[in-house]
Amino acid sequence: MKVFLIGFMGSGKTTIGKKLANYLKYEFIDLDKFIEARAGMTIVDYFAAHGEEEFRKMERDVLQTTHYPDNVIIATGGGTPTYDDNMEWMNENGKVAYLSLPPKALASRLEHSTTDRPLIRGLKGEALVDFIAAKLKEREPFYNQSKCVISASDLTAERLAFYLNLSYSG
Ligand SMILES: Nc1ncnc2c1ncn2[C@@H]1O[C@H](COP(=O)(O)OP(=O)(O)OP(=O)(O)O)[C@@H](O)[C@H]1O
Ligand SMILES: O=C(O)C1=C[C@@H](O)[C@@H](O)[C@H](O)C1
Ligand SMILES: [Mg+2]
Repeated sequence: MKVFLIGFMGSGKTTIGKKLANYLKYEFIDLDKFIEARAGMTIVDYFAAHGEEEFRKMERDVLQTTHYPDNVIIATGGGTPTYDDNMEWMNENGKVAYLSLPPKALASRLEHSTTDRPLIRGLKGEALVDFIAAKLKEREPFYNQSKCVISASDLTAERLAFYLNLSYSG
């Protein structure tokens, strides 16, 4: 079983993904970390050196060619579902959960960690909220292709497992 967690930066894919993996006794993979390992540099440096289009090509390649363990939770990047056939590929290869949160809540989670996220670097306050609102509008048609849309506020691993119809099988 593969579970792909999708959603905007700050929706908590990495945070809840680790908890869900721990709860179900699954492996946990953070796609951003795999990309950094493949690139041999941080995502910030990769964006600066090669630009977003090259990043998206590599992200697609890492997503679709990684050899995943049998039972695994995969925290994707915020933009992963929006490129090429990634959303279709995830729907065909596992369960996909969209962790949904409104722009203001996302902004307050991200306010103090914008430097390691190239798309929102340097943004704060109203400018950050406005950027998130516009980007989210662009991305939601992709995110909503998930069969499982879940509010990410106060989400627990137990509830996420329940929504995904998964339980610890020993
Ligand atoms: N349930 C939660 N309640 C409050 N804050 C949270 C919650 N989940 C995550 N956060 C905080 O929000 C920030 C972003 O979380 P996280 O890195 O898990 O998001 P992400 O979806 O993986 O983002 P990215 O797409 O950039 O990798 C972190 O500072 C984290 O501590
Ligand atoms: O939302 C996005 O486009 C991104 C989110 C992060 O997870 C990283 O994948 C990268 O910073 C791009
Ligand atoms: Mg993450």
